Amino acid sequence: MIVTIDGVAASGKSSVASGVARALGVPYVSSGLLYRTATLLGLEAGLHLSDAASLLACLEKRPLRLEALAEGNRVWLGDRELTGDLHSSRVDQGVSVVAALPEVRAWVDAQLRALPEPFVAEGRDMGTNVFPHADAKFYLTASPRVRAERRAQERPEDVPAIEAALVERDRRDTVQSAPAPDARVIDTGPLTLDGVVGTVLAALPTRRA
Ligand SMILES: Nc1ncnc2c1ncn2[C@@H]1O[C@H](COP(=O)(O)OP(=O)(O)O)[C@@H](O)[C@H]1O
Ligand SMILES: Nc1ccn([C@@H]2O[C@H](COP(=O)(O)OP(=O)(O)O)[C@@H](O)[C@H]2O)c(=O)n1
Repeated sequence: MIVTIDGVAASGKSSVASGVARALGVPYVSSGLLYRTATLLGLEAGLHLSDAASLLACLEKRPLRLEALAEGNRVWLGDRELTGDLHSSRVDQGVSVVAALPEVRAWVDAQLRALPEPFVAEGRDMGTNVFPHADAKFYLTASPRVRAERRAQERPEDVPAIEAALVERDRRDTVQSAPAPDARVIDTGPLTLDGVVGTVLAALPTRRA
């Protein structure tokens, strides 16, 4: 079974995917973390973030591993854990440039498609491009202000600066961010996190505890 949870930036995808995955007793996988990993390694190597050939060469020679735990995904480069470095404002700003490169998208998609079922996958194009045959698809939204207020709990910047950056990233991500026609759209704004998780679980075709 594959459940996809897509949506705009900071709409709650990873928190909801984690809650759903824990309830189902399956892993979840964050595709955004792979785009963030490509961005971080490109920045650390001093590469131009639109230089697909150099980025790919850099990614393919490194011992990268995504640990798709239900309680939170972790990324490793050999023995070095990258997870804590993947949500900086620097990575936030560069990631949409990297995610626009078809070569990088193919690198991410190949890793996701190699995962053994069952799992929950979250990102932008899980239900449209990567897993169009998924058993259940969801698309999360919330207003830019609500999302910025949530993210302000996790970033040093203030709410207006975060909101402006989120709106700009949504704009750059428009191409790959359309909801699948068969996705259920959930506005997470008026709901608690548990409320969103419960809505997703209640909508699944077959519940697995
Ligand atoms: N109703 C809600 N639904 C989803 N997330 C929420 C909700 N209320 C607060 N949050 C919080 O919003 C923050 C952003 O969620 P996150 O899962 O990181 O989003 P995304 O993966 O879409 O960027 C998290 O701290 C999460 O706990
Ligand atoms: N399936 C995906 C997932 C992420 N991405 C890109 O990766 C970036 C980071 O994704 P994320 O899910 O970690 O970001 P947040 O929504 O958590 O802020 C997005 O802004 C997109 O540019 C994508 O293009 N396709």
